[in-house]
Amino acid sequence: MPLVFIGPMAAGKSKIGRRVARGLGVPFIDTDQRIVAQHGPIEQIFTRDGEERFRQIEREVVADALREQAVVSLGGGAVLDVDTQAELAGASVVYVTVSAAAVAERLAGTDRPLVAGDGVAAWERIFTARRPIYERLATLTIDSSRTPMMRLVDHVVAWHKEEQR
Ligand SMILES: Nc1ncnc2c1ncn2[C@@H]1O[C@H](COP(=O)(O)OP(=O)(O)O)[C@@H](O)[C@H]1O
Ligand SMILES: O=C(O)C1=C[C@@H](OP(=O)(O)O)[C@@H](O)[C@H](O)C1
Ligand SMILES: [Mg+2]
Repeated sequence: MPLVFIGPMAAGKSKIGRRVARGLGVPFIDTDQRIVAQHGPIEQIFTRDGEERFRQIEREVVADALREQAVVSLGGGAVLDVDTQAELAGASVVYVTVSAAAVAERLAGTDRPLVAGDGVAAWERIFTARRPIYERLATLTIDSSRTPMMRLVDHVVAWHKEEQR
């Protein structure tokens, strides 16, 4: 069963997940990277085919990734899929949260299509709608707003090792 990172856009799922995988000595999968490798840039999928198509592709990539023995970082909206929700129930799920204040500068110049229009306002709206899902699925919650990335990484690695004993 993989160790999975969930949470809102720009919380740090991809960056923290990659370093946790290195710390644990297991493979790392970023589902957005796989989507891009197979279908091209995410903005392009959104504008050319629409969000619904993106979610279909995402679901296929996520389903494959969750069968692997790896650390898996999902895109922020992947948990909207009910099959993904079912697969994550009972898994090791790290929820990375972040404040709107801290995320503001991380969104500057972002290519994430869902926040391309009105930045932090859109980010907050989307996060508020999804927060109950993140909270329900989480087995560990970390906040990246003020804590240096490597401290979070060390914490998750130690937690996971303890959990597996
Ligand atoms: N403490 C922190 N933990 C994780 N990421 C951070 C932190 N502080 C700043 N960042 C920055 O946040 C940005 C978003 O990270 P990313 O991993 O792409 O997020 P996500 O995959 O959740 O969308 C990166 O530019 C990263 O360097
Ligand atoms: O929250 C979302 O719906 C999305 C989050 C993005 O991933 P990150 O959470 O890694 O930024 C990416 O999958 C896509 O832009 C849609
Ligand atoms: Mg990411």
